[in-house]
Amino acid sequence: MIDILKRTSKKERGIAAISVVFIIVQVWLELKIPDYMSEITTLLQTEGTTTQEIIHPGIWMIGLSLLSFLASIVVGFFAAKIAASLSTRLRDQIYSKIMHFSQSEIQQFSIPSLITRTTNDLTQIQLVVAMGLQVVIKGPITAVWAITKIANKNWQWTLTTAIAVLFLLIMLSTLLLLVQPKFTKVQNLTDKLNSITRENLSGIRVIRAYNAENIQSQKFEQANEILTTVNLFTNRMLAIMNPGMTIISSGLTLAVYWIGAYLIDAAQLDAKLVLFSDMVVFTSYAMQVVLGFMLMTIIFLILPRALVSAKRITEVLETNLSLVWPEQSVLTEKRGEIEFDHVSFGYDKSAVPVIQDISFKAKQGQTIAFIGSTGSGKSTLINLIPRFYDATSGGVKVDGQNVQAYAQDELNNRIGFIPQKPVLFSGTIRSNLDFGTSVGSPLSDNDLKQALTIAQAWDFVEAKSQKLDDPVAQGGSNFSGGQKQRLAIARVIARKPEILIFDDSFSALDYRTDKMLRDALDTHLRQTTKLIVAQRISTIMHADQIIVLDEGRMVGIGTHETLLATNDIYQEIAHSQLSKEELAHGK
Ligand SMILES: Nc1ncnc2c1ncn2[C@@H]1O[C@H](COP(=O)(O)OP(=O)(O)OP(=O)(O)O)[C@@H](O)[C@H]1O
Repeated sequence: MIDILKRTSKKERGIAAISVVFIIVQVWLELKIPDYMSEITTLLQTEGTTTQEIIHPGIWMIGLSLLSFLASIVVGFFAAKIAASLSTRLRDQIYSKIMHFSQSEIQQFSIPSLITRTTNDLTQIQLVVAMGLQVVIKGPITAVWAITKIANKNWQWTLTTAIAVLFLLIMLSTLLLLVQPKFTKVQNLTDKLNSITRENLSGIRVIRAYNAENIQSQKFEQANEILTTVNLFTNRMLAIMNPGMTIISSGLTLAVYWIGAYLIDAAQLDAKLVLFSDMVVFTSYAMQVVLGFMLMTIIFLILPRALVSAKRITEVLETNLSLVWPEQSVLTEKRGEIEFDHVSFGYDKSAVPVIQDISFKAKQGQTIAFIGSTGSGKSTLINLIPRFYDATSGGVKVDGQNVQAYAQDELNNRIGFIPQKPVLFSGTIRSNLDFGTSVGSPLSDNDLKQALTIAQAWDFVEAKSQKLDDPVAQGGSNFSGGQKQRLAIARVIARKPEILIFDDSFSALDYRTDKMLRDALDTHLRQTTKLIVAQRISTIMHADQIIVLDEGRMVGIGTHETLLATNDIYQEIAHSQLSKEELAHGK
């Protein structure tokens, strides 16, 4: 929590300091009121008192109450302002931190948890700052000040108040001990519920197709029930608090009056009136003491939850980024070269590496293909080029320079990466193609049309009523799988990178479109180096070099003909897909 409070600005701390002044004024006003009450009580008991004489302290009482009310409004306003501006800034900081996260950090936290941390956890912080300022500061000031007011009065009454405070503390600390551990649970359970909801929503079609609604609903209901049980427990416990406090404060008033009755009965006649007036005032102050302790303990009820949230937010903000990008690149000539020099990588550093000791070189304009069974490490290998992850050992070089020496935008401008699953954003075809910034941005209609033509996407874009300005729904849901892939390919081609990396990006294309696209790439992007991961032999058989991967190791490298003659694994894949004639003549 301290880490979070350290993130408050000077202005916010200034406003907090002014709020403290207003709180002190508020408490002073509240503690001043019983003095006038005492005056009125004495006046009422004094014979010959005129109404005019009583109205005077009465007006003071109303005036002080109004002023105290105004002061509390000002404090509430300031507290809300600090809480809102702090949480807005924290939200910005979390968002920009997450934007710098690499895949491994995102995987470490999980997306649902990152969303909960940016929303729900932040709301807890906002709440504790808004309430905390009022109760944390007002509580002790009220309690201590009210105690000084009653300290020298009657010892029996003071003892009664002390016993009431003791009961109050016992009740609140018992509740706290029971409730606090549950708060940590609530946040983790919220993460879990978000994760299940997200999984169910994104997989809804599969769930329906497999008639798995009941099983998935059960998972949701189970998580929901556990969360509800924990929430119910904490809320029930907290529900005891209010009546408990009322019993204690009413009990205290009753006890003070009861003791007072005996004391007044035993006192001399002239002392009776003073005692009675003292008793009325004492009750008011005793209530303030109880109120002070109550305020102090309220913070302990909202603090545990906020502490858990603060920890979860700080975890995100203080995560060391596994990928650090230099500000400036050491610029090298753009040659479209890629070199893997004894590269190994493992997602889990302690486990066996997922790819091991890979070395190869791709020269400008060459097409290098990767093939191998599923899970052999093809995607992992090419993910190291745009630095989605860093190699555990060995070096990945682009144009003779280690990828770690490039500034992020420079490396991104040299490399065009098309992921396995195309990602489109809501907007138009144009906004999806002229996306982000590249060397040539903003891209002209001609650039876009050329890219769409190479990607075999112009036909269906031209058929749209608004052509380039036709809308794209969220996630590109108004396009087919193959159309999405082609739009994603066009987007990369439009950036004119020197290296193109296709991670199984032709998988949703029919054989004919696949071939036309490859031909167009060969004709129009002769100088561009192409790295292609594919499952189909026909997609890669014309590559300059084909790299065969098996369990993360490079078990073959060469042309289609060489590998077909010499490499067992390649032969196996090839024969499982194409007939002898097709293999001999190419497709
Ligand atoms: N994010 C990840 N965290 C941990 N392990 C991973 C991760 N991604 C992949 N792996 C593991 O790394 C290995 C290689 O996976 P990779 O996706 O690179 O294979 P692939 O050859 O591209 O497979 P496919 O052809 O099915 O896409 C697999 O054993 C997989 O379980």
